[in-house]
Amino acid sequence: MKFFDREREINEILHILNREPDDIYFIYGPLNSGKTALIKHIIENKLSDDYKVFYINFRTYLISEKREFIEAIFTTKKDDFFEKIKDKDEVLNLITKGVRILTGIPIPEVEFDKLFEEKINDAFQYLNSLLLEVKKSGKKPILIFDELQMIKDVVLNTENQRFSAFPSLRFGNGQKYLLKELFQFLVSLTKEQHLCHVFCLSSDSLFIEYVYSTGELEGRAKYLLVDDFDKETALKFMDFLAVENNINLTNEDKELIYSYVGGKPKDIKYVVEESKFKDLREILEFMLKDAVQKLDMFLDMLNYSKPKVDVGDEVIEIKKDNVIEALKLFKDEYEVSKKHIPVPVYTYLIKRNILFLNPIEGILKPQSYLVWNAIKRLL
Ligand SMILES: Nc1ncnc2c1ncn2[C@@H]1O[C@H](COP(=O)(O)OP(=O)(O)OP(=O)(O)O)[C@@H](O)[C@H]1O
Repeated sequence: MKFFDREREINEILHILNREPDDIYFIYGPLNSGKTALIKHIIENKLSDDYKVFYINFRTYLISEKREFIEAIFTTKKDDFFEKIKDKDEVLNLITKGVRILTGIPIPEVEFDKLFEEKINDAFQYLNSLLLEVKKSGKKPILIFDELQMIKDVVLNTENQRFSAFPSLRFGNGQKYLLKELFQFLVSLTKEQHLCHVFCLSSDSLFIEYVYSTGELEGRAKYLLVDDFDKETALKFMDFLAVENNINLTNEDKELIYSYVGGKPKDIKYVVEESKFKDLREILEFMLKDAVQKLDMFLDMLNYSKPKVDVGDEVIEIKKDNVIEALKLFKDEYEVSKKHIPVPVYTYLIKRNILFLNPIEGILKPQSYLVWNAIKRLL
C-alpha cells in the first residue's frame, strides 16, 4: 500500500519522538480513518535505526483474562510465525541489534511460562528491565499498543470472571482491572522514568472518553486525533489513487464519490479500486443501500429488543423514539454537540458503531458519510 499525505500528523509524531518521553499518547479517531496505517507508515519509513519499536496489536487476540494479555504482549513473530526464544542472549540480540520493529516483547521460553503464575507486576517488571537494556544500548524504545480497548474488561485477580462495568471501570470486592495496572506502569515509563515513548491507538470512542475523564491520567496523557480526510484532502487522495490504479477520474466523479463516502480513506480506496471494473454510480448506490439496510434493520430490531446501557451506576433502557429523535439531529448537521443527546442514547449509538464521539471536543458525528447518508435517506 502506498501511503498518502498525513504530513501534519507525521510531523507531530516525529516531533514527539524527538523529545524525551513524558506523556502517554492516545491516537484516536473514527473507524477506518487510518490510525494503524499512519503509525505503521511512521515506524516503517520515517525512523532511523536509533529507535527500537515494540508494536503490539490486540486486534488479533481475544482477550478476556490475564493469560491472554500476556500471550498477546510476549509472543514475538518472525515472518508471521511465532518465534521461540532460547535464552537471554537471544533476547539481548533482538532488542539491541536486529530489526527495528518487533511485534511483541521477546522473552526466553522458560521465563514466558513462569509469567502466567506470577503477578502482573512481574510481567511489567520484566518489560521495564528490557526497555532499560534497549536504552543502555543507545537506542530509544517506543511501545505501541493498537486497539488497546480490547483489554478494558479484563479483571486481574478473579480469572474467568467478566464484568460489564465499562465505561465506569468500578472497583469492588477487591477486583483490579488490568487496564488500571497497565496505565500505572505506562505512567512510570513516561512521566516518571522518561524511559520509553508510549502510543495507544483506539477507534472505540467510549474507551477514549473513559481514559480522558479518568483522574489517574490527568496531566499524564495527550490525545492525537486521526480523523477522516477533509474534503480538499479527500479529493487529492482520489487523484493519488487514480494515478496508482491507472484510471481517470473527472472532477464530477470525485465530487460524486465525496458526496457518498466523504473523507473516509478506506471507503474512498475501495470505490476507486472497484471503479476500474464497475460503474461508479452503481458502486456508490450499492454501498449506500447496504448502509441504509443496516440502519433500517437496527431500527426495526428496537421494536423487539429492549437494549440496556450501563451509565455510571445505573442501567438504562433505550427507547426507539429517543434513538430516532437523536439521529434526526444529524439530518441537517454532520456534527452535533453531545449536550443535545442524552448520555445513554449516544452511548448506545456509539456502541453500535453508528456515532463517533470526539470526547476532547464534546462532538458527536456519524461513524462515516455512508452512515450519515443512510440517516438522511431513512429518517
Ligand atoms: N494515509 C493513507 N494512505 C493510503 N491509504 C490509507 C491511508 N489511511 C488509510 N488508508 C487505507 O484505509 C484503510 C483503513 O485504515 P486503518 O486500518 O489504518 O484504519 P484504522 O483507523 O486503524 O481502523 P480501525 O478503526 O479499525 O482501528 C487502510 O487499510 C488503507 O487501505
